[in-house]
Amino acid sequence: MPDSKINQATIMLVEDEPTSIALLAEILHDHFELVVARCLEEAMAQFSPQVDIVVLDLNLPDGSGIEFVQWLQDEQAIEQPPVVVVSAQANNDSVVSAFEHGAMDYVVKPIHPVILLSKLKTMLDLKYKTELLKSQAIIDGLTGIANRAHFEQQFEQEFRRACRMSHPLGLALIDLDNFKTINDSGGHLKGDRCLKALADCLKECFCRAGDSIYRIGGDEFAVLLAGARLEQTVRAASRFYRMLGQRAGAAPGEPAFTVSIGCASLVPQVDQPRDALFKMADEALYEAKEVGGRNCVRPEL
Ligand SMILES: Nc1nc2c(ncn2[C@@H]2O[C@H](COP(=O)(O)OP(=O)(O)OP(=O)(O)O)[C@@H](O)[C@H]2O)c(=O)[nH]1
Repeated sequence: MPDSKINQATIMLVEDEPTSIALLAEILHDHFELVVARCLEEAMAQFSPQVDIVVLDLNLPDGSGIEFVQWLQDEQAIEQPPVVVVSAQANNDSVVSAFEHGAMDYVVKPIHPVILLSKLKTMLDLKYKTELLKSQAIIDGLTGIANRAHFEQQFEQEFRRACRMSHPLGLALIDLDNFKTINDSGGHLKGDRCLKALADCLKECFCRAGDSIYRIGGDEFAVLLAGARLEQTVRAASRFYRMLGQRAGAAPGEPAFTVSIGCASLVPQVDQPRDALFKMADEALYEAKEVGGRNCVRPEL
């Protein structure tokens, strides 16, 4: 991994003791972007997905650093950054507990600057390589949007988040109409162009922070809309449907096609089967295909 990427990394230092902050800042600030939090509350407030690694003291004024590791696991789930504990406590219980709770490394004070820096750089290198592999595993090669495996991961994460917050979660399932005929009459390349055009339109239409788009099957796409009630989900899907209608086939060489869309939304309950929302959207899609005569959005508002 190039040094330039590693040198642009952001390290969050969670430490309350002024001498330790000064020492660690001196070691780290020449090499990384540094964010300093002096207690658990500050760490939770300042944390963002830009943080690449957390360097964490265990004894904080408002609790144990372990609580922050647990919070990261609950809140950030899959995207949790590596945590390096830096502590004066070298007893077995502290070390074992830190690793059991998800810390990646444990450095005992007094700190050896070269060892700490080398550990952080190695960890960043591993993190970036893992991210690259992960992104290759979750992206659909043809359209460049997330694939079904990623949809399943994200669905679970959004479902749990919506449960905790008692927020609605919207889902729109989008299926190309008569795609088999398009393939059979125009060939697979034409079919592929339709899929890419559909994905490009999805990217443009669903760019709000809580929206995410996926290709979940051959000619089937899904949009997750965090926080959207049914009405908002149907409205967003209808906006996309109109946008696609204006685009598909409009430019020379652009294949013409239509889609059917099934929408659903619910406020998830902890004990609810995970596929409840998917089933509802799938039933609405079935209705759009079979009852609505394709080329429509269901349910109607
Ligand atoms: N070109 C292309 N075709 C694909 C791809 N993946 C799946 N398909 C084709 O997509 C077609 C899906 O056909 P069906 O499931 O019958 O759907 P449909 O013809 O759209 O019928 P309705 O959904 O009822 O409108 C099949 O012919 C698959 O071979 C792909 O990556 N590229």
